[in-house]
Amino acid sequence: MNTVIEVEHIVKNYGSVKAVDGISLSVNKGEILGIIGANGAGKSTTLEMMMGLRKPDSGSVTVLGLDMKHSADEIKQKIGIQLQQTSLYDRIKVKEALTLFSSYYDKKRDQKEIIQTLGLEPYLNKYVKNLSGGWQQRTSLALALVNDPDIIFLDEPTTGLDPQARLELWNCLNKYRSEGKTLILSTHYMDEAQRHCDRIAIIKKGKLVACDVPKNLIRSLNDGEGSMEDVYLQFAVGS
Ligand SMILES: Nc1ncnc2c1ncn2[C@@H]1O[C@H](COP(=O)(O)OP(=O)(O)OP(=O)(O)O)[C@@H](O)[C@H]1O
Repeated sequence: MNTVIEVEHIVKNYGSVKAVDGISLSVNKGEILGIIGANGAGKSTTLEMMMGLRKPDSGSVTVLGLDMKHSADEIKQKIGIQLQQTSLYDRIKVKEALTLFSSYYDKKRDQKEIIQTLGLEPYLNKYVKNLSGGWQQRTSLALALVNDPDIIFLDEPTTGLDPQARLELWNCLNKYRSEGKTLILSTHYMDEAQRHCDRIAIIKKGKLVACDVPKNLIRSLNDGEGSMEDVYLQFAVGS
């Protein structure tokens, strides 16, 4: 199995807050890796260090064989990033945002294809800030795809979406996964983690407490059966 990301003992402190406390983890090509954990557990900070948006205080991140410390610019050309709600592109229209983001990259995916796959045609001339949450999320997914990335990072991509919008977004994510792309995402929805993620990493107070396929996580519960919610309650909650 091809490893596309290798994270070794990364640490990030914000003053006296230990946001990430020595996480090591590897990500395989073509998998969907879900990251779960309580509010403030360190999911976003971990993702941000994997994307090269934050520098670890110590430890290393290797993406597609490149060391983040020395090759961040090269890595950024090969990854796609969908952040939690951002106001960065609120004041521009969907089409303008696509053109702007695309201009940042050497490699470009066919914009018409992205627009068609995500059903964005009717919204191209609308301001991003005026779209519903579901369409804003699709727009930000489209922006994460403009450079046809090998790896797509998504920070809580389905938060706040209604069940149908969540399902539709997952259909899109699964389509890109079936192209061989690797997806790494954080989520608070245990049902979708169980259903769609190949492996799930559980972070508690800045540490990785488990990382495995959902079936094995469920098997490892005290009574050997249950759901991802039970896994969450056993691994991610408490002191
Ligand atoms: N820029 C920052 N400055 C100071 N503290 C921060 C900063 N970003 C995050 N933190 C703190 O670091 C810890 C981890 O935060 P992080 O956002 O990584 O958690 P999370 O698991 O993504 O949480 P959530 O599920 O609420 O998004 C928290 O205690 C948070 O308050």
